[in-house]
Amino acid sequence: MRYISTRGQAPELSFEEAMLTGLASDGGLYVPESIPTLSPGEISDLAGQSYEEVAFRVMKPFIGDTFTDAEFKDIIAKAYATFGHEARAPLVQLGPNHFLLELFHGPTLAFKDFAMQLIGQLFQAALSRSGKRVTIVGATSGDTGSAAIEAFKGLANVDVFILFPDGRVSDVQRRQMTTPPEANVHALAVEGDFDDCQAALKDMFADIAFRDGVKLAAVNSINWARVLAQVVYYFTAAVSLGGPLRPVSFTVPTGNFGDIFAGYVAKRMGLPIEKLVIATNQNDILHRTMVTGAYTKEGVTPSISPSMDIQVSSNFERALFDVYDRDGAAVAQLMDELKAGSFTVSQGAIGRLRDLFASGRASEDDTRATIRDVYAGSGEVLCPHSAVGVKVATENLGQTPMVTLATAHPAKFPDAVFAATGIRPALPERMGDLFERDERFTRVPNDLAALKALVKERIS
Ligand SMILES: Cc1ncc(COP(=O)(O)O)c(C=O)c1O
Ligand SMILES: N[C@@H](CCOP(=O)(O)O)C(=O)O
Repeated sequence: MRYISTRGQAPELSFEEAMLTGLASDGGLYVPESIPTLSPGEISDLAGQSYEEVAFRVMKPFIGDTFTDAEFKDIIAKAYATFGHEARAPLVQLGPNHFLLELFHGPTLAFKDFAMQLIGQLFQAALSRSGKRVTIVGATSGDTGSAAIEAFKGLANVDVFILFPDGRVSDVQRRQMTTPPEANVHALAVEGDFDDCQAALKDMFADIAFRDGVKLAAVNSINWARVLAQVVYYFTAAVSLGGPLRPVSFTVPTGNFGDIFAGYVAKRMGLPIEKLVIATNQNDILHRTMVTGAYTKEGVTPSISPSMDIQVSSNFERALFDVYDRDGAAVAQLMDELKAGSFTVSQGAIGRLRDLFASGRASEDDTRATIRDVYAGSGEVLCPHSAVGVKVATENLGQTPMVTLATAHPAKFPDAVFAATGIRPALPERMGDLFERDERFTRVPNDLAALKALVKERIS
Protein backbone atom coordinates (compact mmCIF):
# COMPACT_ATOMS: atom_id res chain seq x y z
CA MET A 1 0.00 0.00 0.00
CA ARG A 2 1.41 3.41 -1.02
CA TYR A 3 0.35 6.77 0.36
CA ILE A 4 -0.07 9.93 -1.72
CA SER A 5 -0.43 13.60 -0.78
CA THR A 6 -3.72 15.50 -1.16
CA ARG A 7 -1.73 18.26 -2.90
CA GLY A 8 -0.09 15.98 -5.42
CA GLN A 9 3.49 17.29 -5.17
CA ALA A 10 5.09 15.17 -2.43
CA PRO A 11 6.78 11.77 -2.84
CA GLU A 12 4.67 8.63 -2.40
CA LEU A 13 5.45 6.85 0.86
CA SER A 14 4.97 3.50 2.56
CA PHE A 15 2.69 3.20 5.62
CA GLU A 16 5.66 3.41 7.98
CA GLU A 17 7.13 6.45 6.23
CA ALA A 18 3.76 8.23 6.12
CA MET A 19 3.21 7.49 9.82
CA LEU A 20 6.62 8.80 10.89
CA THR A 21 6.35 11.83 8.60
CA GLY A 22 2.84 13.05 9.42
CA LEU A 23 2.39 15.98 7.05
CA ALA A 24 3.49 15.75 3.40
CA SER A 25 6.33 18.00 2.23
CA ASP A 26 3.93 19.92 -0.10
CA GLY A 27 1.72 20.79 2.91
CA GLY A 28 -0.85 18.12 2.00
CA LEU A 29 -2.11 15.16 3.98
CA TYR A 30 -1.27 11.56 3.17
CA VAL A 31 -4.06 9.21 2.05
CA PRO A 32 -3.89 5.63 0.74
CA GLU A 33 -3.62 5.50 -3.04
CA SER A 34 -6.72 3.27 -2.98
CA ILE A 35 -9.07 2.15 -0.22
CA PRO A 36 -9.11 -1.62 0.34
CA THR A 37 -12.54 -3.21 0.80
CA LEU A 38 -13.93 -5.98 2.99
CA SER A 39 -16.60 -8.24 1.47
CA PRO A 40 -19.99 -8.61 3.19
CA GLY A 41 -18.84 -12.08 4.33
CA GLU A 42 -15.64 -10.68 5.84
CA ILE A 43 -17.66 -8.00 7.64
CA SER A 44 -20.19 -10.58 8.97
CA ASP A 45 -17.26 -12.61 10.30
CA LEU A 46 -16.31 -9.70 12.57
CA ALA A 47 -19.41 -10.34 14.70
CA GLY A 48 -18.51 -11.77 18.09
CA GLN A 49 -14.77 -11.05 17.67
CA SER A 50 -12.82 -9.05 20.27
CA TYR A 51 -12.15 -5.35 19.60
CA GLU A 52 -8.49 -6.26 19.09
CA GLU A 53 -9.27 -8.90 16.45
CA VAL A 54 -11.54 -6.51 14.56
CA ALA A 55 -8.80 -3.88 14.75
CA PHE A 56 -6.31 -6.33 13.22
CA ARG A 57 -8.60 -7.36 10.34
CA VAL A 58 -9.72 -3.80 9.51
CA MET A 59 -6.27 -2.15 9.65
CA LYS A 60 -4.11 -4.94 8.23
CA PRO A 61 -4.73 -4.14 4.52
CA PHE A 62 -3.49 -0.56 5.11
CA ILE A 63 -0.19 -1.37 6.78
CA GLY A 64 1.19 -3.75 4.14
CA ASP A 65 4.31 -5.56 5.31
CA THR A 66 5.41 -2.89 7.81
CA PHE A 67 4.97 -5.42 10.63
CA THR A 68 4.45 -9.17 10.65
CA ASP A 69 0.98 -10.35 11.66
CA ALA A 70 2.34 -11.46 15.03
CA GLU A 71 4.03 -8.09 15.64
CA PHE A 72 0.93 -6.14 14.63
CA LYS A 73 -1.32 -8.28 16.86
CA ASP A 74 1.04 -7.73 19.77
CA ILE A 75 1.04 -3.95 19.16
CA ILE A 76 -2.77 -3.89 19.11
CA ALA A 77 -3.02 -5.99 22.28
CA LYS A 78 -0.68 -3.64 24.16
CA ALA A 79 -2.52 -0.55 22.87
CA TYR A 80 -5.91 -1.53 24.22
CA ALA A 81 -4.81 -3.33 27.40
CA THR A 82 -4.97 -0.01 29.26
CA PHE A 83 -8.68 0.54 28.54
CA GLY A 84 -11.13 0.46 31.42
CA HIS A 85 -13.90 -1.43 29.59
CA GLU A 86 -13.64 -4.94 28.21
CA ALA A 87 -15.57 -4.03 25.06
CA ARG A 88 -13.22 -1.01 24.58
CA ALA A 89 -16.03 0.88 22.75
CA PRO A 90 -19.33 -0.20 24.32
CA LEU A 91 -22.72 0.73 22.85
CA VAL A 92 -25.44 2.08 25.14
CA GLN A 93 -29.05 2.48 24.04
CA LEU A 94 -30.40 6.02 24.39
CA GLY A 95 -33.77 5.66 22.69
CA PRO A 96 -35.77 3.29 20.44
CA ASN A 97 -33.42 3.73 17.49
CA HIS A 98 -30.59 5.75 18.97
CA PHE A 99 -27.36 4.41 20.47
CA LEU A 100 -24.34 6.01 22.08
CA LEU A 101 -20.86 4.66 21.26
CA GLU A 102 -18.83 5.31 24.40
CA LEU A 103 -15.31 6.13 23.27
CA PHE A 104 -14.04 7.45 26.59
CA HIS A 105 -12.82 4.37 28.45
CA GLY A 106 -9.15 4.84 27.50
CA PRO A 107 -6.45 6.20 29.83
CA THR A 108 -7.17 9.91 29.19
CA LEU A 109 -10.95 9.58 28.86
CA ALA A 110 -11.44 10.68 25.24
CA PHE A 111 -11.71 8.96 21.85
CA LYS A 112 -8.17 10.10 21.04
CA ASP A 113 -6.83 7.22 23.13
CA PHE A 114 -8.00 4.70 20.51
CA ALA A 115 -5.53 6.05 17.99
CA MET A 116 -2.88 7.50 20.26
CA GLN A 117 -2.33 4.35 22.32
CA LEU A 118 -1.92 2.46 19.06
CA ILE A 119 0.47 4.87 17.40
CA GLY A 120 2.51 5.11 20.60
CA GLN A 121 3.15 1.37 20.19
CA LEU A 122 3.67 1.66 16.40
CA PHE A 123 6.22 4.47 16.80
CA GLN A 124 8.03 2.56 19.53
CA ALA A 125 8.28 -0.57 17.38
CA ALA A 126 9.39 1.33 14.26
CA LEU A 127 11.91 3.57 16.08
CA SER A 128 13.47 0.82 18.13
CA ARG A 129 14.27 -1.23 15.05
CA SER A 130 15.67 1.76 13.12
CA GLY A 131 17.41 3.35 16.13
CA LYS A 132 16.08 6.76 14.99
CA ARG A 133 14.86 9.56 17.23
CA VAL A 134 11.93 11.92 16.53
CA THR A 135 10.54 15.16 17.90
CA ILE A 136 6.77 15.08 18.06
CA VAL A 137 5.02 18.43 18.00
CA GLY A 138 1.26 18.35 18.47
CA ALA A 139 -1.46 21.00 18.58
CA THR A 140 -4.40 20.45 20.86
CA SER A 141 -7.68 21.94 21.95
CA GLY A 142 -7.39 19.66 24.98
CA ASP A 143 -7.79 15.96 24.24
CA THR A 144 -5.18 15.13 21.59
CA GLY A 145 -2.47 16.64 23.82
CA SER A 146 -3.31 14.61 26.90
CA ALA A 147 -3.68 11.42 24.87
CA ALA A 148 -0.34 12.03 23.11
CA ILE A 149 1.49 12.75 26.35
CA GLU A 150 0.03 9.61 27.93
CA ALA A 151 1.09 7.50 24.92
CA PHE A 152 4.62 8.90 24.48
CA LYS A 153 5.76 9.93 27.97
CA GLY A 154 9.02 8.32 29.02
CA LEU A 155 9.75 6.76 25.59
CA ALA A 156 13.48 6.67 24.87
CA ASN A 157 13.45 7.83 21.22
CA VAL A 158 10.88 10.60 21.42
CA ASP A 159 10.44 14.13 22.72
CA VAL A 160 6.84 15.33 22.75
CA PHE A 161 5.91 19.02 22.60
CA ILE A 162 2.23 19.91 22.92
CA LEU A 163 0.92 23.37 22.01
CA PHE A 164 -2.36 24.16 23.77
CA PRO A 165 -4.34 27.42 23.79
CA ASP A 166 -3.69 29.10 27.12
CA GLY A 167 -6.90 29.36 29.19
CA ARG A 168 -9.07 27.58 26.61
CA VAL A 169 -8.90 23.98 27.80
CA SER A 170 -10.68 22.49 30.82
CA ASP A 171 -8.77 22.17 34.13
CA VAL A 172 -8.78 18.38 33.83
CA GLN A 173 -7.42 18.53 30.27
CA ARG A 174 -4.69 21.01 31.28
CA ARG A 175 -3.64 18.98 34.30
CA GLN A 176 -3.49 15.78 32.22
CA MET A 177 -0.91 17.57 30.07
CA THR A 178 1.01 19.48 32.74
CA THR A 179 1.38 16.96 35.56
CA PRO A 180 3.33 14.07 33.96
CA PRO A 181 6.88 14.39 35.37
CA GLU A 182 8.70 12.64 32.49
CA ALA A 183 11.55 14.74 31.07
CA ASN A 184 10.58 14.08 27.42
CA VAL A 185 7.19 15.83 27.91
CA HIS A 186 6.96 19.55 27.12
CA ALA A 187 3.55 21.23 27.60
CA LEU A 188 3.46 24.69 26.02
CA ALA A 189 0.60 27.12 26.74
CA VAL A 190 0.29 29.33 23.65
CA GLU A 191 -1.20 32.83 23.68
CA GLY A 192 -3.91 32.18 21.08
CA ASP A 193 -6.57 29.68 20.07
CA PHE A 194 -6.35 26.12 18.73
CA ASP A 195 -6.17 27.31 15.11
CA ASP A 196 -3.06 29.35 16.03
CA CYS A 197 -1.47 26.24 17.56
CA GLN A 198 -2.32 24.10 14.52
CA ALA A 199 -1.06 26.80 12.11
CA ALA A 200 2.26 26.99 14.00
CA LEU A 201 2.59 23.22 13.77
CA LYS A 202 1.96 23.23 10.00
CA ASP A 203 4.42 26.12 9.56
CA MET A 204 7.08 24.10 11.38
CA PHE A 205 6.51 21.29 8.87
CA ALA A 206 6.79 23.77 6.00
CA ASP A 207 10.29 24.80 7.17
CA ILE A 208 12.22 21.89 5.67
CA ALA A 209 15.51 22.72 7.44
CA PHE A 210 13.77 22.81 10.82
CA ARG A 211 11.67 19.74 10.02
CA ASP A 212 14.68 17.65 9.01
CA GLY A 213 16.93 19.13 11.69
CA VAL A 214 14.74 18.13 14.63
CA LYS A 215 13.25 15.04 12.88
CA LEU A 216 9.75 16.41 13.24
CA ALA A 217 6.84 13.99 13.54
CA ALA A 218 3.11 14.61 13.90
CA VAL A 219 0.50 12.86 16.00
CA ASN A 220 -2.47 15.04 15.16
CA SER A 221 -5.02 13.56 12.80
CA ILE A 222 -2.99 14.99 9.92
CA ASN A 223 -1.17 11.69 10.52
CA TRP A 224 -2.95 8.97 8.52
CA ALA A 225 -2.31 6.35 11.23
CA ARG A 226 -4.52 8.39 13.61
CA VAL A 227 -7.45 8.26 11.20
CA LEU A 228 -6.91 4.58 10.43
CA ALA A 229 -7.15 3.53 14.08
CA GLN A 230 -10.47 5.37 14.36
CA VAL A 231 -12.01 3.40 11.46
CA VAL A 232 -12.18 0.29 13.65
CA TYR A 233 -14.97 1.33 16.03
CA TYR A 234 -17.34 2.08 13.15
CA PHE A 235 -17.06 -1.60 12.28
CA THR A 236 -17.51 -2.90 15.86
CA ALA A 237 -20.57 -0.67 16.36
CA ALA A 238 -22.22 -1.47 13.02
CA VAL A 239 -21.65 -5.20 13.32
CA SER A 240 -23.14 -5.33 16.80
CA LEU A 241 -26.27 -3.61 15.44
CA GLY A 242 -26.76 -6.14 12.63
CA GLY A 243 -24.33 -4.94 9.99
CA PRO A 244 -23.62 -5.63 7.19
CA LEU A 245 -27.21 -6.87 6.65
CA ARG A 246 -28.68 -3.86 8.43
CA PRO A 247 -27.33 -0.40 7.54
CA VAL A 248 -26.43 1.96 10.36
CA SER A 249 -26.06 5.77 10.55
CA PHE A 250 -23.54 7.72 12.63
CA THR A 251 -23.51 11.24 14.04
CA VAL A 252 -20.06 12.55 14.90
CA PRO A 253 -19.21 15.60 17.03
CA THR A 254 -16.80 17.29 14.66
CA GLY A 255 -13.91 19.76 14.82
CA ASN A 256 -10.86 18.74 12.82
CA PHE A 257 -12.94 16.28 10.71
CA GLY A 258 -10.67 13.31 11.61
CA ASP A 259 -13.25 11.18 13.38
CA ILE A 260 -15.97 11.56 10.77
CA PHE A 261 -13.44 11.04 7.99
CA ALA A 262 -12.66 7.68 9.62
CA GLY A 263 -16.39 6.89 9.26
CA TYR A 264 -16.21 7.81 5.59
CA VAL A 265 -13.25 5.44 5.16
CA ALA A 266 -15.24 2.65 6.86
CA LYS A 267 -18.04 3.27 4.36
CA ARG A 268 -15.61 3.20 1.43
CA MET A 269 -14.28 -0.12 2.79
CA GLY A 270 -17.76 -1.60 2.34
CA LEU A 271 -19.48 -0.98 5.69
CA PRO A 272 -23.13 -0.17 4.93
CA ILE A 273 -23.43 3.29 6.49
CA GLU A 274 -26.58 5.12 5.49
CA LYS A 275 -25.93 8.60 6.89
CA LEU A 276 -22.80 10.23 8.24
CA VAL A 277 -23.83 13.35 10.12
CA ILE A 278 -21.41 16.17 10.95
CA ALA A 279 -22.37 17.76 14.30
CA THR A 280 -20.75 21.12 15.07
CA ASN A 281 -20.98 23.45 18.05
CA GLN A 282 -21.42 27.22 17.60
CA ASN A 283 -18.08 27.24 15.72
CA ASP A 284 -20.00 25.82 12.81
CA ILE A 285 -17.79 26.40 9.78
CA LEU A 286 -18.35 22.84 8.51
CA HIS A 287 -22.13 23.04 8.81
CA ARG A 288 -22.13 26.46 7.09
CA THR A 289 -19.97 25.06 4.31
CA MET A 290 -22.35 22.16 3.75
CA VAL A 291 -25.28 24.58 3.58
CA THR A 292 -23.72 27.39 1.52
CA GLY A 293 -20.77 25.81 -0.30
CA ALA A 294 -18.48 28.56 1.01
CA TYR A 295 -15.78 27.70 3.56
CA THR A 296 -15.33 31.04 5.30
CA LYS A 297 -13.26 31.56 8.43
CA GLU A 298 -14.85 33.60 11.19
CA GLY A 299 -13.20 34.07 14.59
CA VAL A 300 -13.46 31.19 17.06
CA THR A 301 -15.92 31.82 19.90
CA PRO A 302 -15.04 29.85 23.04
CA SER A 303 -17.74 27.30 23.88
CA ILE A 304 -18.59 24.75 26.58
CA SER A 305 -17.37 22.06 24.13
CA PRO A 306 -13.87 23.57 23.84
CA SER A 307 -12.23 20.64 22.06
CA MET A 308 -14.37 21.47 19.01
CA ASP A 309 -13.54 25.19 18.94
CA ILE A 310 -11.87 24.92 15.55
CA GLN A 311 -12.24 26.85 12.27
CA VAL A 312 -9.47 25.38 10.14
CA SER A 313 -10.56 21.77 10.00
CA SER A 314 -7.54 19.79 8.82
CA ASN A 315 -9.10 16.60 7.53
CA PHE A 316 -11.72 18.35 5.43
CA GLU A 317 -8.86 18.53 2.95
CA ARG A 318 -8.91 14.73 2.67
CA ALA A 319 -12.64 14.81 1.84
CA LEU A 320 -12.09 17.61 -0.69
CA PHE A 321 -9.38 15.56 -2.37
CA ASP A 322 -11.87 12.77 -3.04
CA VAL A 323 -14.78 14.96 -4.16
CA TYR A 324 -12.39 16.80 -6.51
CA ASP A 325 -11.56 13.40 -8.09
CA ARG A 326 -8.16 13.35 -6.36
CA ASP A 327 -6.98 16.46 -8.19
CA GLY A 328 -4.09 17.62 -5.97
CA ALA A 329 -3.63 20.90 -7.84
CA ALA A 330 -7.28 21.85 -7.27
CA VAL A 331 -6.98 21.10 -3.55
CA ALA A 332 -3.72 23.07 -3.29
CA GLN A 333 -5.47 26.03 -4.91
CA LEU A 334 -8.36 25.88 -2.37
CA MET A 335 -5.91 25.70 0.53
CA ASP A 336 -4.03 28.72 -0.82
CA GLU A 337 -7.31 30.66 -1.00
CA LEU A 338 -8.09 29.64 2.59
CA LYS A 339 -4.95 31.46 3.75
CA ALA A 340 -6.75 34.64 2.69
CA GLY A 341 -9.87 33.61 4.64
CA SER A 342 -12.19 31.54 2.46
CA PHE A 343 -12.78 29.32 -0.56
CA THR A 344 -15.86 28.20 -2.45
CA VAL A 345 -16.40 24.53 -3.18
CA SER A 346 -17.36 23.88 -6.82
CA GLN A 347 -20.98 22.91 -7.63
CA GLY A 348 -20.03 19.33 -8.48
CA ALA A 349 -17.89 18.85 -5.38
CA ILE A 350 -20.41 20.32 -2.92
CA GLY A 351 -23.09 18.08 -4.44
CA ARG A 352 -20.89 15.06 -3.78
CA LEU A 353 -20.15 16.22 -0.23
CA ARG A 354 -23.90 16.56 0.40
CA ASP A 355 -24.43 13.03 -0.89
CA LEU A 356 -21.82 11.78 1.57
CA PHE A 357 -22.53 13.87 4.68
CA ALA A 358 -25.49 15.49 6.42
CA SER A 359 -24.78 18.22 8.97
CA GLY A 360 -26.22 20.18 11.88
CA ARG A 361 -25.23 22.57 14.63
CA ALA A 362 -25.90 22.85 18.35
CA SER A 363 -25.91 26.23 20.10
CA GLU A 364 -24.66 26.56 23.67
CA ASP A 365 -28.27 26.46 24.93
CA ASP A 366 -28.99 23.34 22.83
CA THR A 367 -25.91 21.66 24.31
CA ARG A 368 -26.86 22.44 27.91
CA ALA A 369 -30.50 21.39 27.32
CA THR A 370 -29.36 18.10 25.76
CA ILE A 371 -27.09 17.25 28.71
CA ARG A 372 -30.00 18.04 31.06
CA ASP A 373 -32.69 16.17 29.12
CA VAL A 374 -30.63 13.05 28.42
CA TYR A 375 -29.66 12.83 32.10
CA ALA A 376 -33.29 13.27 33.19
CA GLY A 377 -34.57 10.78 30.60
CA SER A 378 -32.01 7.99 30.77
CA GLY A 379 -29.53 8.73 33.57
CA GLU A 380 -26.71 8.90 30.97
CA VAL A 381 -24.34 11.79 31.72
CA LEU A 382 -23.01 13.31 28.48
CA CYS A 383 -19.93 15.46 28.02
CA PRO A 384 -20.72 18.68 26.10
CA HIS A 385 -19.14 17.36 22.87
CA SER A 386 -21.22 14.20 22.95
CA ALA A 387 -24.28 16.37 23.71
CA VAL A 388 -23.65 18.36 20.51
CA GLY A 389 -23.71 15.01 18.71
CA VAL A 390 -26.89 13.80 20.40
CA LYS A 391 -28.71 17.05 19.65
CA VAL A 392 -27.88 16.89 15.94
CA ALA A 393 -28.52 13.12 15.80
CA THR A 394 -32.07 13.54 17.11
CA GLU A 395 -32.78 15.78 14.09
CA ASN A 396 -31.61 12.96 11.80
CA LEU A 397 -33.35 9.93 13.33
CA GLY A 398 -35.25 7.60 10.98
CA GLN A 399 -35.79 3.88 10.45
CA THR A 400 -32.07 3.13 10.43
CA PRO A 401 -30.34 2.74 13.81
CA MET A 402 -28.41 5.93 14.63
CA VAL A 403 -25.15 5.77 16.59
CA THR A 404 -23.84 8.98 18.16
CA LEU A 405 -20.16 8.98 19.06
CA ALA A 406 -19.65 9.90 22.73
CA THR A 407 -16.19 11.37 22.39
CA ALA A 408 -15.18 12.27 25.95
CA HIS A 409 -15.95 11.39 29.55
CA PRO A 410 -18.18 13.93 31.31
CA ALA A 411 -15.67 14.23 34.19
CA LYS A 412 -13.31 16.10 31.83
CA PHE A 413 -15.86 18.95 31.70
CA PRO A 414 -17.41 18.95 35.20
CA ASP A 415 -18.45 22.62 35.22
CA ALA A 416 -20.57 22.38 32.07
CA VAL A 417 -22.12 19.13 33.27
CA PHE A 418 -22.83 20.59 36.73
CA ALA A 419 -24.46 23.68 35.24
CA ALA A 420 -26.82 21.48 33.21
CA THR A 421 -27.58 18.67 35.66
CA GLY A 422 -26.56 19.72 39.17
CA ILE A 423 -24.22 16.73 39.41
CA ARG A 424 -20.45 16.77 39.25
CA PRO A 425 -19.17 13.60 37.56
CA ALA A 426 -16.18 12.08 39.37
CA LEU A 427 -12.90 11.20 37.71
CA PRO A 428 -12.11 7.47 37.69
CA GLU A 429 -10.22 6.35 40.78
CA ARG A 430 -6.85 6.04 39.01
CA MET A 431 -6.93 9.81 38.37
CA GLY A 432 -8.33 10.74 41.76
CA ASP A 433 -5.22 12.73 42.75
CA LEU A 434 -4.99 14.74 39.49
CA PHE A 435 -5.65 18.01 41.32
CA GLU A 436 -2.95 17.32 43.93
CA ARG A 437 -0.15 16.74 41.40
CA ASP A 438 2.37 19.51 40.58
CA GLU A 439 1.95 21.26 37.23
CA ARG A 440 4.85 21.99 34.87
CA PHE A 441 4.38 23.98 31.66
CA THR A 442 5.82 26.93 29.75
CA ARG A 443 3.82 29.96 28.59
CA VAL A 444 4.85 30.97 25.08
CA PRO A 445 3.82 33.76 22.71
CA ASN A 446 2.10 32.89 19.43
CA ASP A 447 5.37 33.40 17.59
CA LEU A 448 6.74 30.77 15.22
CA ALA A 449 10.40 31.73 15.58
CA ALA A 450 10.18 31.62 19.38
CA LEU A 451 8.43 28.23 19.29
CA LYS A 452 11.02 26.75 16.96
CA ALA A 453 13.87 28.11 19.09
CA LEU A 454 12.35 26.61 22.21
CA VAL A 455 11.94 23.17 20.58
CA LYS A 456 15.56 23.23 19.36
CA GLU A 457 16.90 24.34 22.73
CA ARG A 458 14.96 21.68 24.66
CA ILE A 459 16.09 18.76 22.49
CA SER A 460 19.73 19.81 22.28
C1 LIG B 1 -14.07 15.40 22.88
C2 LIG B 1 -13.95 15.70 21.43
N1 LIG B 1 -15.01 15.53 20.65
C3 LIG B 1 -14.97 15.78 19.34
C4 LIG B 1 -13.81 16.24 18.73
C5 LIG B 1 -13.81 16.47 17.24
O1 LIG B 1 -13.13 15.42 16.61
P1 LIG B 1 -12.45 15.67 15.19
O2 LIG B 1 -11.45 16.73 15.41
O3 LIG B 1 -11.85 14.38 14.82
O4 LIG B 1 -13.52 16.13 14.28
C6 LIG B 1 -12.67 16.45 19.52
C7 LIG B 1 -11.38 16.94 19.00
O5 LIG B 1 -11.04 17.01 17.90
C8 LIG B 1 -12.74 16.14 20.89
O6 LIG B 1 -11.66 16.26 21.65
N1 LIG C 1 -10.02 18.32 19.46
C1 LIG C 1 -8.66 18.06 19.21
C2 LIG C 1 -8.06 18.97 18.18
C3 LIG C 1 -6.94 18.29 17.46
O1 LIG C 1 -7.49 17.25 16.72
P1 LIG C 1 -6.70 16.09 16.02
O2 LIG C 1 -7.66 14.96 16.01
O3 LIG C 1 -6.31 16.59 14.69
O4 LIG C 1 -5.49 15.74 16.81
C4 LIG C 1 -7.93 18.07 20.54
O5 LIG C 1 -8.53 17.69 21.50
O6 LIG C 1 -6.81 18.45 20.62
